[in-house]
Amino acid sequence: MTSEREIQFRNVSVRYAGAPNDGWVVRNVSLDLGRGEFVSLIGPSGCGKTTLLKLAAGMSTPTQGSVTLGSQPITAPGPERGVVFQEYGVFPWLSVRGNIEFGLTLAANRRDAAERAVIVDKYLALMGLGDFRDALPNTLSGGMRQRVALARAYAVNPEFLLMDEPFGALDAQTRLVMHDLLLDLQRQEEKSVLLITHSVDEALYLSSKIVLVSARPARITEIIEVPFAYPRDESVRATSEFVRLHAHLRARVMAEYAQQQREDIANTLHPENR
Ligand SMILES: Nc1ncnc2c1ncn2[C@@H]1O[C@H](COP(=O)(O)OP(=O)(O)OP(=O)(O)O)[C@@H](O)[C@H]1O
Repeated sequence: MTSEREIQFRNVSVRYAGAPNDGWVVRNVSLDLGRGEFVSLIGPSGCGKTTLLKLAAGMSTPTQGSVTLGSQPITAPGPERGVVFQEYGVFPWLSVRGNIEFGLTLAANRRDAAERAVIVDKYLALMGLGDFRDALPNTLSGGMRQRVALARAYAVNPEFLLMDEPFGALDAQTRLVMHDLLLDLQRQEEKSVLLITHSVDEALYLSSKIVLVSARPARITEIIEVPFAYPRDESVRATSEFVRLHAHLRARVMAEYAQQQREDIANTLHPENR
């Protein structure tokens, strides 16, 4: 296992029986997630972003093309790829501590009790959850639950972090705080990150690269190298380059969202043309 591995999508297409567009939800996507990159995918609801993330996670395989990790096809989940979803990211029956150490009790990343305690304490501190170590998730706020989900993903020290709208259910202010927390974590333990988001601000603030995804079937319409150096803080949002890129991205994204909405309405009114 080298530390320079990339996840590579090459000419990837995915077809699901019964899905619109004759079943094609992803069309000919080629994309690299390189070491230390922070790549955001942004595109309309239902366009196929989660499908792409699941391919990288090994939860499904492409109909055409290849998804590889260090030139090996990805065919199953693996400990080097941590996944964080918007919901269901934590086990409700386990305490905060139990959730964070969960992955460390599984065969792929097993650590003994003393090692687990050190790792859990480290992430309880980093995430500001020390006072809640014995709490059950349903007694926590949404932001705290997502911090637990992030801690659980980081605890097993994956090379890659695959996140599907991890902050989508949070209020706007909590979301901003989570952005800075994630940037802090990245500064301390850099991962290669694939993030799905609907937020232009979130993509611009966090990413090194933004991939614009079209209305279904998902195709890449533009890749933007984000020009802001890390570490970043709030002040970047006030720069003229941030404002310019935000307006550009917003216009592109809105056009694709409108297109997807037109197609979804047309498919509903005329299912025979799907
Ligand atoms: N297992 C499946 N079988 C059939 N169709 C599916 C399956 N999974 C997803 N789809 C369809 O594929 C399309 C893309 O779904 P996907 O979840 O990848 O979109 P998304 O861009 O992540 O959406 P959102 O932003 O709303 O989360 C949708 O039309 C969805 O209904």
